[in-house]
Amino acid sequence: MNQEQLIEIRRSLHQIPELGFQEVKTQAFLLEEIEKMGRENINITKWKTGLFVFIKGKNPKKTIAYRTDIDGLPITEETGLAFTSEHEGRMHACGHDLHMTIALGALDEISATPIDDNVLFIFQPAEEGPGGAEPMLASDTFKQWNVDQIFALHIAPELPVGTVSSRAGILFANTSELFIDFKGKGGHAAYPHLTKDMIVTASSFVTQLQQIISRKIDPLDSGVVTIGKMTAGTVQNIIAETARLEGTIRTLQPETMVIIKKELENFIKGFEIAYDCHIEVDYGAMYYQVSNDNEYVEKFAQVMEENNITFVEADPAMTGEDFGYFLKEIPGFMFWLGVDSTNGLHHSKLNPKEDAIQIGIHAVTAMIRKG
Ligand SMILES: CC(=O)N[C@@H](CCC[C@H](N)C(=O)O)C(=O)O
Repeated sequence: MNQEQLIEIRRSLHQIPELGFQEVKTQAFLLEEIEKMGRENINITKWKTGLFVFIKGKNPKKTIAYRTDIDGLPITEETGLAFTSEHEGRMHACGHDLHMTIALGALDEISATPIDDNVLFIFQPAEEGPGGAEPMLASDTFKQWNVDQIFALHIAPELPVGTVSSRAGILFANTSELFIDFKGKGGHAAYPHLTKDMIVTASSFVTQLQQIISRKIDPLDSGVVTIGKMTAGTVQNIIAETARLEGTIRTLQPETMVIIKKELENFIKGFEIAYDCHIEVDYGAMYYQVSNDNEYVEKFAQVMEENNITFVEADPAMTGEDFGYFLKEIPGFMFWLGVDSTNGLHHSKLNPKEDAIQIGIHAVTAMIRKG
């Protein structure tokens, strides 16, 4: 595939972002592109809205897997680009359109000139939630290939094009979604003493919640609690009977996640008494940390040097990735790919440089060929 074709693919994918396990158009588009490659050695198996694409090696001794995620986010795009999202309120704001294009480009190259070993390309749904990696990994379809090693990439807006980055050990955090529902007693805005105001309760909860991080977690450890969405009330002169907070918890150690949740539940008990209300918590999807295998990262750094791609040592990040579930079972690693965007991940104006696509394909195919 040449640069022009790759850009066309990326832009087409950018226009059709779909949420986790709804990637119907995306799957159809990917199938069409793989079909166009016209290679007999490509074996496709659908898995929900994702795909497994297997290429048999010439003299296989092992199976190498490469994974891309395929879902978009519930964000309204504000890039003003000519190829802006056609799906209202949905955007590829985490770079999965680039991830998929790179996977297609690498698939095209590897299927054109297969290596000795088997290669499995994984097009995984629902990375942003509720999580496609764990059920994909557990599926009988996946198990049949006995994958020996696995890797994946993620775009890095803050890194220049031509640079990749990774580290041995923890790259991404443990995550847990967080949904908290408050139920009190609504009423007339003029009679607060006759009500249990859930806007006041939830607001107070949001600000005090941060004390779990500042006062309950060892300052030398790391944790994040973010509330990204708050909904409550019906109209300006009615006291809200219910409120809902939606957020996420991030930790570098799995044990810290347990502490935060225990403290959160203590907080909830206290708030129920202090504000005379009922509070329910639901942790939604949880992702296991992305922990890279030392040897693969070392090999990757070396392969990048041989291919004139700049490798820089990464710091751990509090982002989450359900790719961590694959790495829990199979040795491998994840790396950042520089795409040089002023606006970062999950921003409505994220605009990765498309030149990074070729670098990504080069890095992935070089690593696959190295074995
Ligand atoms: C790379 C990236 O941005 N990943 C997401 C993963 C989301 C996990 C889950 N929905 C949560 O919010 O906990 C991230 O937000 O880090």
